[in-house]
Amino acid sequence: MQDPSQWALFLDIDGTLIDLAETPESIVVPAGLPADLHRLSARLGGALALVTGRALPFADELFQPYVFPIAGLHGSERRDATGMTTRVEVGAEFETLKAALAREAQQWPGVLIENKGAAVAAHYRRAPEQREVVEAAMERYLDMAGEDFTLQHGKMVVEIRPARASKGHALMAYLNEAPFQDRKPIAIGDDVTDEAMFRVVNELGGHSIRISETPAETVAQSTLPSASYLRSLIHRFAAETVRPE
Ligand SMILES: O=P(O)(O)OC[C@H]1O[C@H](O[C@H]2O[C@H](CO)[C@@H](O)[C@H](O)[C@H]2O)[C@H](O)[C@@H](O)[C@@H]1O
Ligand SMILES: [Mg+2]
Repeated sequence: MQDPSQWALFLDIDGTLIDLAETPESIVVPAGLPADLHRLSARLGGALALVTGRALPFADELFQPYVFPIAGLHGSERRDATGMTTRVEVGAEFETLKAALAREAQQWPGVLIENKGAAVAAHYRRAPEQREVVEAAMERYLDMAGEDFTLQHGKMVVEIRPARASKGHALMAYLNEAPFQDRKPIAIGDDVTDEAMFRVVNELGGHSIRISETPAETVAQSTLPSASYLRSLIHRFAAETVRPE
């Protein structure tokens, strides 16, 4: 990487840093990844953030003992580089809605409901035949949730999340703060939700990269074939020693 002090790096988690798995809980964090990210972050002067659909506490656990700036729930919650967290608050009615969804989902064999606090996901990876049922139901629950929420499609998943946020907004917020400001952004992701980051990055003259084995509909400027390929690049860049001026 030429002159790391010019760049800020924004990384998605599932499907980008970590291989996809059957269920949200069964992902495996490769042994060296947290330390590689820590070293890479140091090379970038701390200008490395994770931008994910996961809830922030879950994402944090994956990379222990290191603590990174993280935007969770597709940008609905965000911890900055000083450790301060901001989040979109949702009302008590959303708890009632999630409970009703979880009850109804018991009738959909193989479908998993992931309760993420201010967002909820319905996963049909283990039951692809349930896709239409799940999508129709999530539209119905979205109507009940109201206009503060939106539907987020992903890989074998449909989510209801706060509408007032996106990964693009989260990335912009980081770029207005130290140590990200005055740097060119690089965003790497693998999914529909990451396109919001790519658009912002493209407008700012940065670099957008989509992880995709096959050609994907994307605004990203380039692609990488797999999460494991990206991890090998991260390992290499993390290990490079900083050349003296
Ligand atoms: O923005 P990301 O960090 O990529 O998170 C997106 C969603 O990832 C998770 O679901 C996806 O990964 C699971 C584990 O590999 C997989 O089983 C599922 O089919 C995928 O959709 C996570 O569970 C969601 O909460 C995230 O929004
Ligand atoms: Mg992803």
